[in-house]
Amino acid sequence: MEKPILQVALDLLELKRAVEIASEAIEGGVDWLEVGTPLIKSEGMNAIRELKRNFKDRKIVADMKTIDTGAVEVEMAAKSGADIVIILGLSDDSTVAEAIRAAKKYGAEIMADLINVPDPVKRAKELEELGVNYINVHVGIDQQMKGMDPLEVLGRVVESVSIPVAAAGGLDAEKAANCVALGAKIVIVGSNIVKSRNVIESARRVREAIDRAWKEGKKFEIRRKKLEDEIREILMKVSTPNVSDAMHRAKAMKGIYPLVRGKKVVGKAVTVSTMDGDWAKPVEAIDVAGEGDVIVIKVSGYEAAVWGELATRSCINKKIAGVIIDGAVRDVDDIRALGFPVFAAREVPNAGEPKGFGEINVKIVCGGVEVNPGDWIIADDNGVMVIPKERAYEIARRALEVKKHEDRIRGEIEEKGRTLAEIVELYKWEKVQ
Ligand SMILES: O=C([C@H](O)CO)[C@H](O)[C@H](O)COP(=O)(O)O
Repeated sequence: MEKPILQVALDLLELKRAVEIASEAIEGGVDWLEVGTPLIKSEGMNAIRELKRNFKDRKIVADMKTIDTGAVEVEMAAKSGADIVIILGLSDDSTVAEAIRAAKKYGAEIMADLINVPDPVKRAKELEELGVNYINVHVGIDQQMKGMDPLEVLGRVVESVSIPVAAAGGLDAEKAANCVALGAKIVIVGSNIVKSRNVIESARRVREAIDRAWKEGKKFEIRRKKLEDEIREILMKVSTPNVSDAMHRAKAMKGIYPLVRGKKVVGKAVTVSTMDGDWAKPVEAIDVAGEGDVIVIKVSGYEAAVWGELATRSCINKKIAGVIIDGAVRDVDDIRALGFPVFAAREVPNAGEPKGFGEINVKIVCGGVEVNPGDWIIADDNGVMVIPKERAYEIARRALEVKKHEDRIRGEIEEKGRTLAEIVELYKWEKVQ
């Protein structure tokens, strides 16, 4: 039995960087080089040519994601140097047949990608019968952000066909090893190698993990955390700018500032709506909130404080993650000394009366941003971002991708002395007028 193949998906926009990263990935133990769809869309067939020219001893896989005109697209890729062309399993059988004919004519092979296929096992069998050379069990990047995983269906596909099966979609070293345990012969890794600051090391980690799984006949094991813990863990790793970018540059709360600098807050919102100076509901919210929650308060004015030192001390006792107030706060020196993260719009010495107007856990608009009970709050020195609870996992994952992308660029700036414009080819991507 042969060792599993490690294929790196060069999902970049810049060809020069792709060549550089490919060579680092090879040093880390990668076998095959995939010219990713974004790279093909950005640079055309030239990307395939360049990679073939630079890495003659490697199989070049062109992720064309062909869904129509199978012959033309496979011919283009194969003539440019692709050894394997990826087409979509969703394509009509006639497109698959045409792709296979063209591949045979130009000495290439076909890998069929099962992304979005409603019945992957059934389609994998059909594709094998049609004559494709490889099946790729693939969960796309947008699908990964919703929590989908190729491991869910991989084992059943492997059992249903006799051609080699590849696996792709958000794989890291641990998941890659699980893919091998489930019978994948090719493991495709993109982001976790390509966006890494140390490509050689990341590729090596995956290489070692899959080789170990193959040698030791590793059993498949899954360790999935509770969704809420996973969201919190991811959000603790990212910043509010990462989250804003992940939400298409969504706006932060306006006019709300940290009393204590250098603190990060992550948690689910317990919302409060109250009148200017009426601190009853804000303080009662401390009893409603659980460990790790964030109290978010909308006040109708900014003249009298609804929050102060004693409320802050109660929050610390209950292990509440932080407090955000679109209103006034007092005892700021004590709060600073306690080091508890309070974000507020204004600082005043005077408090109001606990009259008990307002409500807890209702929809509010805080700092100009809508907050519903249970929405996720992330706050740091840059500001306060609100993530709607329905999209919390997805946004957290996307923010992590933003961070990984930036880490890689940061590395190129620091270690290779490049400028940001140079790295991302900024001029090329300016909007054409
Ligand atoms: O095919 C891919 C995706 O559709 C973008 O073109 C990726 O190459 C594939 O998903 C592997 O990348 P990661 O999911 O980042 O490991």
